[in-house]
Amino acid sequence: MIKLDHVSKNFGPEKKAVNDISFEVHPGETLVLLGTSGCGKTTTLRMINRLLEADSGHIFVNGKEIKTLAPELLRRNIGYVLQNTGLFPHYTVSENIGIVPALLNWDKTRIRERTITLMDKLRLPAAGYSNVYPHQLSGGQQQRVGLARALAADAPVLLMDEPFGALDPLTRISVRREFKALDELNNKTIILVTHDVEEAFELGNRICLMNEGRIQQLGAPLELLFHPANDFVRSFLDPQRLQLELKALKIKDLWTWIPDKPATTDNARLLTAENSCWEALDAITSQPVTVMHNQAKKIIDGNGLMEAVAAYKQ
Ligand SMILES: Nc1ncnc2c1ncn2[C@@H]1O[C@H](COP(=O)(O)OP(=O)(O)OP(=O)(O)O)[C@@H](O)[C@H]1O
Repeated sequence: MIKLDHVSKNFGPEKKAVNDISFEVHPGETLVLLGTSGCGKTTTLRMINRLLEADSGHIFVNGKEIKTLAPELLRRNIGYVLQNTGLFPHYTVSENIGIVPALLNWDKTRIRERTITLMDKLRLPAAGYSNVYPHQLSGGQQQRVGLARALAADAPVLLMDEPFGALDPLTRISVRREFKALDELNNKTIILVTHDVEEAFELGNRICLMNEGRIQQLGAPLELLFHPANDFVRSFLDPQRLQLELKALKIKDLWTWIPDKPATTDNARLLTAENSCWEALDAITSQPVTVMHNQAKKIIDGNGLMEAVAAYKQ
């Protein structure tokens, strides 16, 4: 769906902001670009919708080299969400959301219906918020409008640059949770930029960890955690390692090592093997949980789960 082939970008003679990077993003996948400030994440993202031109290399969207497409045509297939939302202050919420469909000449009724649908899905009911201006909204609400605007024309590709970056930590967690649950995003191909490791692990199918314009490792969360490509990757994840491991490991990953405890009548809470260890520990609190996997049933308590994590890591 999106392919970068030996792409570089230089802003001055000294060092390359993006230095010979290649990756592919598969249809329906969420790829997170993660890394420290200045490592080239935003530059990479902005080259994909041609807000910046690559100095060398090739970028393909849907099989077409983007250099051969008019930028306006390219951007019709690409929604873009920015950290500071980029909402037009003198447009109402519904006008902001309807901008791209209007550019695409949708008729007024269709734009109105689409806007109302998205506002409902993003918990900004049109009756209360349609005619409100961005400055009358909280940061979290503005961010939802920014997301609705990027989704309005139903583009198959979504580029998101620190979409939750301007929010306080609590709002950030709740908006992120809503984002994950949004059915509008189900089949979209998403590239999301963040410097927040936890966010990357929560939202990414795969993570592309960058440093100084180069890719250090691109892989699934478990690969980065348990098979780091180099010392940079290892030390980048170290501060939050245990939490990340518990969130990335699913019960099914540990199934072999989870001891089988005898069932008691109290083991009522049922989880699936798709639940993470973190979710399981959260659910276990005072009593074990029951998990079904491949037609087998296990009763899991906190000690058993942590023993299985330790065994998996050996
Ligand atoms: N328009 C520009 N002119 C000159 N240098 C730039 C420009 N945009 C980015 N850079 C430089 O290119 C490098 C990569 O910047 P980029 O914004 O892509 O990093 P980033 O990983 O997104 O960082 P952040 O998380 O802080 O936004 C940095 O050294 C930055 O200073």
